[in-house]
Amino acid sequence: MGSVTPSFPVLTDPRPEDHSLPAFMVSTTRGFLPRADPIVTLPPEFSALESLLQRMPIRTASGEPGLLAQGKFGEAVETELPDLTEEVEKYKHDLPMVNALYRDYSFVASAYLLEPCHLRWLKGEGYGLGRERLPRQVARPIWKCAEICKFQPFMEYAGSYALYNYRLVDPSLGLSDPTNVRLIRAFEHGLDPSSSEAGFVLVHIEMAKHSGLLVSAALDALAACSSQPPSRTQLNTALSNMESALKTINAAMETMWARSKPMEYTSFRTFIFGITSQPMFPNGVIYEGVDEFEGKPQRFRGESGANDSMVPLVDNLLGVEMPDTPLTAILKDFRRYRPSNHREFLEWVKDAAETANLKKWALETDSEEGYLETRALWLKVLHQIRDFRWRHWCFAREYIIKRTMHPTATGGSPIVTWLPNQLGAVLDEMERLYGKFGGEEAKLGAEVDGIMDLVRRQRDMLAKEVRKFCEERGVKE
Ligand code: HEM
Repeated sequence: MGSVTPSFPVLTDPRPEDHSLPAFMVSTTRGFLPRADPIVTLPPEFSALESLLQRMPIRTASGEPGLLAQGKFGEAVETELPDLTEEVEKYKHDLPMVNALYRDYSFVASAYLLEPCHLRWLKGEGYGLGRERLPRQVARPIWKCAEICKFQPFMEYAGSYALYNYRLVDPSLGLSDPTNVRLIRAFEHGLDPSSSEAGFVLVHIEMAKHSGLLVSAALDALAACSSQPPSRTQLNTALSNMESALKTINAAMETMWARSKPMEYTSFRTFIFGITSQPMFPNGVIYEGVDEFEGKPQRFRGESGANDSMVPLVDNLLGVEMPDTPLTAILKDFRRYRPSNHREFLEWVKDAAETANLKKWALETDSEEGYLETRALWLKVLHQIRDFRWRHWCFAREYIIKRTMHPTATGGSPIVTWLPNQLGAVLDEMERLYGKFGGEEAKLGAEVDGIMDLVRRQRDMLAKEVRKFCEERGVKE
């Protein structure tokens, strides 16, 4: 064991009124959600942007077809939208407001670049090519917002599409009732809360709502290990809390099947692709008028739950070993697309767990009372991460792989092999640890033995499925 220094400033009060702080800062209450509910209404200077966004979706709030349905969005952006970069600059001290502007410009940018792909996809012709140039009235303000908020100048999962894209029908009810939550922006039918697009996004938010519990449990586990003397009782309580938080999060994830239909996903998905590792953008995209890019084409990953921080938090805390493969390099690259405070927190957790030797002390000490319970709880927490990643693989299979041969996911990872890379790593880690503890002889209880039986069966199943999909698509495993 070692000591955990320096500590990370996790907020216990998210200070929702404080606009001098970034919208996203980790807290024990709201976890990875923004400190305050997202800003919905833009300042009046941005009325042209607001007007475009309201008319943009395939089905607008009134139910009428919008500009994307008519293939007229690009033209509207080119003719109606002034360059409001200087107006953005005026709000640089109001970080949540700039975050809202970032969200809104990122919707415009993605809709503009991918509109031609959507139109071709509707005709059954595949995606073809996207637009190669982002006009200056979009490129400059999105770049400015991203610079101020420290995002990439392209749609991100937390800062834009998912976690900064909800509003409450009755603010006094908060997020407690899922029927109280609506999207602010949408591409397709998402302004209708019963649509698959809304369901897809809202389930992410419903899960992240519980992430404060995970953050607290992780901090408690680190504190247990670094206290003098270290406290195994406290560690076991923290692991048990982490397990129950993950169960709640996984239960929310399971509602995806009902709230977002597998056969409807591939249509709104067109708009959330990125501009790297995608055949629609072989040459990247030129951001017109952004001097810092010197006219060179830019490439950014698309929004993806891979930028959510809940699973990486547990991976980092428990030191889950990932294989040294190009696929794991993609996992690492995804880190760039998180709010900077999330990124720094995740790195701190990893360093703190390593410095404090958390894994070694927790799992290799067999002289302290409660060590068997620690081992069982550790495996049960991993079991929840396995459960998340297995369900997630089932999502990828049912929502994507069975419906399209497109080779890459929205974030630019290879669709058939990437998710199994991490799922396989968790299954391997569980097998390795269980074997090290002595397998069934370790007396970790019938529940753990049952979990490990499932792990072995799932590993076989996963290997067979991946092999089959790779053969069908001519992909190298
Ligand atoms: C219909 C539902 C979903 C589908 C089809 C889906 C699809 C995908 C795909 C294809 C990837 C690969 C990365 C990339 O985009 O290039 C991915 C990654 C990921 N997604 Fe999702 N996703 C879904 C729901 C969710 C939800 C609700 C969450 C909750 C936060 C989530 C969290 C993640 C995470 C953490 C990763 C990285 C996986 C890992 O580390 O092993 N996804 N998703």
